[in-house]
Amino acid sequence: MPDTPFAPVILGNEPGSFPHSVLAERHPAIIGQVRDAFPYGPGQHRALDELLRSCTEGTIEPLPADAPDRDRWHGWGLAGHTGRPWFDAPWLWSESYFYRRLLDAVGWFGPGPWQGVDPFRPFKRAELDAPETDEELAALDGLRDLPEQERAKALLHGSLWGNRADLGFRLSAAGAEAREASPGLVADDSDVLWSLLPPDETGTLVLVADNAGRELVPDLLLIAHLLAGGRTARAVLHVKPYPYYVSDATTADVVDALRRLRTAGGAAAEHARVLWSAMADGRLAVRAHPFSCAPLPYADMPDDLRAEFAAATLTIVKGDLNYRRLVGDRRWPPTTPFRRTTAYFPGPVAALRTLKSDVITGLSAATEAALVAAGEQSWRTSGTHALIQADPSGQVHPE
Ligand SMILES: O=P(O)(O)OC[C@H]1O[C@](O)(CO)[C@@H](O)[C@@H]1O
Repeated sequence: MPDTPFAPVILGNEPGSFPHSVLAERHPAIIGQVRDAFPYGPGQHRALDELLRSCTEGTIEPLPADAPDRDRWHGWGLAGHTGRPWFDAPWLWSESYFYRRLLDAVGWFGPGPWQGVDPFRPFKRAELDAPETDEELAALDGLRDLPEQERAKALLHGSLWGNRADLGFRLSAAGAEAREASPGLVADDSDVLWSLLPPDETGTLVLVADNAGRELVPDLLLIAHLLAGGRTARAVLHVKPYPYYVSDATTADVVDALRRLRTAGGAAAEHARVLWSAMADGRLAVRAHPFSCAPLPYADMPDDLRAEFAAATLTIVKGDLNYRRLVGDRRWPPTTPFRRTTAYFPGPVAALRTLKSDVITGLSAATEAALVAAGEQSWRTSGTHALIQADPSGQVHPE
């Protein structure tokens, strides 16, 4: 983002700040939860102890010599951060590396019997199986008789507010789920978004997913609606190649969600049928690109991913972390135009996000003033507010 070098990158080293609390409190809590959830052996317990020590009072250490992705992480800056306290690296970098190391500790990368066992799966499954999910799926039947535009809006908002269902976030934001969502959006470019999805049965939608369970389910419902109504001919769902940020969706979570929809009956099962057959004939594809777990902003994306986004009619980027990566994890003045921060993006892009970290762009001065007056700074991180932002051009914008 060469034209805006003044917005500083967010670090985790300011005691009392939100990023600091994530590194100092949430990460240790996650280690505790994972440890409790599985009958791990002594080697895994030792490795978890070591990670706990390292991430709270130690420094960033290199990956094991036989790590399959060692070169990739070097390309993502590991050598430059090795030996530094976790708190002094860019927050985005430290968080991502924490999850990478957690997977090492539990044996995800193998070889061995724990290879590929998702340490977050029990939490994700519990959410998918929760009665709230039944209620949300049953409510779908009530949308059947609505005019298309209203149904589309309801499904878009379902996908947007589904982003509140984020397990890592709830760990340190006690009562987050119970807290009232603020009905007004802090930014709403939904007209632009819909204009990029005309019902002409052409085009490719890329949806960069965020969380599994109660976020992925409404994401899939939205995709089903867009495919069935001809607002897109094809869809590509980007998920994570490995478990990440507790509840981020992997391919296994897509399968779980689709099976959940299929067995729910009613309108949910109808949507499942649309998705199932779209997967079978290639109109819906799932991708798990390594860069989806990179500790870097999308401005640094590799050429193959850039080409994929460039070819899409629209890329919808879900959630808080993807937003941070889309606009850059920086202390932007909140009125910085969204489109200025996404000027590098190779195609039309939209963000659907509930606000769960300090980064924000694209607010009007009046909106920012009202938020500050009403809620001090908690509106930024409490998940009560949401936004729909869109940049239709996919080209560099003149200032
Ligand atoms: O699931 P989401 O919406 O990406 O939110 C996860 C957010 O939680 C955090 O881990 C802490 O807020 C952020 O790093 C991240 O932006």
